[in-house]
Amino acid sequence: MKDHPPPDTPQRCGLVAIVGKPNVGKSTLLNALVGQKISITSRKAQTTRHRITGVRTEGVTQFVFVDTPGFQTKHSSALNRSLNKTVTGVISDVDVVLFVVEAGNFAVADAKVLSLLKPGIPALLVANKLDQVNRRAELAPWLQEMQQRHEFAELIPLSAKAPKDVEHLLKVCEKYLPEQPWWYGADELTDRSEKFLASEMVREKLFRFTGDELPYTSTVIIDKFEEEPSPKHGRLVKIAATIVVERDGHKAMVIGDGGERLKRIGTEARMELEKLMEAKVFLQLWVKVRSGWADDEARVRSFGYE
Ligand SMILES: Nc1nc2c(ncn2[C@@H]2O[C@H](COP(=O)(O)OP(=O)(O)OP(=O)(O)O)[C@@H](O)[C@H]2O)c(=O)[nH]1
Repeated sequence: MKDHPPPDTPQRCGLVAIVGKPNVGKSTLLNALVGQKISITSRKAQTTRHRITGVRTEGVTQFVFVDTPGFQTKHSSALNRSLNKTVTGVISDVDVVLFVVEAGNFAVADAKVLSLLKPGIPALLVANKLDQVNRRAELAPWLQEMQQRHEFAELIPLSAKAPKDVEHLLKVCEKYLPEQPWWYGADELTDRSEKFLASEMVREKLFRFTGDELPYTSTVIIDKFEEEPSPKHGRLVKIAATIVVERDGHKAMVIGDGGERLKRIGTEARMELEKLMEAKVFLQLWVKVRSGWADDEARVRSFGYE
């Protein structure tokens, strides 16, 4: 265990919400802040549907990060209503909000998320993807404009992919967390189960290997998650999961020619899970068609969305 605080220094602990429209880099930032891959990143919008917490303990301070789904404005199915409820719930109950945008950009979708911020909770503007900004000089007036839109406690242009920037952000966040005892052990990274991480990992590979054609309503359900002691491997975890898609055509897309694509999804997910869980993993995948599930409130709930 590292970073034990000196015995007479009071501990700090608090909740940090990360909000922003889809694809601005929230998951990338969370992973960098926590220092390990917890949430799932992907080029496809809307991959993060669950409220995920990541925990980072540094010195006397424990940061508990809450990731939120990309704020959906286009559709209003039961799934999207559930997503939006999660976002609103998350940000009214935290110590500090990181409002993430792409540096130099501010669109209607950003404004909608911004309008959800509650007065009284400090919000830091995180202007991400700074590495993609060619004209740095134009950033200062843009930052001023942003300050007019909302009274941000701090303006922080950065790249979630630059470790130094992320450490700086962590330092800034620290001030906003109250003095109180930690909620988690010093080495804990997330309160999400390995079962949950397994479904997220399969989902990440699913979207990575199907490209943009597969609707984001496709999901992954873990049917079996069993751990066995194994003399040979130490730890052995057997996982069976079902990928649920909306149409027969999507099923064919996921399976691929001669089952090639499904095999690849399974292999890549298994390899990452083995690293993450430090175990030997057997992963079995099935694909099922359930049309219209995103419109069915009861089903959305039964799949584990809040
Ligand atoms: N160049 C650059 N790309 C970044 C940076 N941060 C994130 N990205 C990329 O932006 C894309 C979206 O990142 P995510 O972290 O998945 O975004 P998100 O906001 O969590 O997306 P949703 O889950 O859809 O809400 C990915 O391709 C990332 O690699 C950055 O600082 N610089």
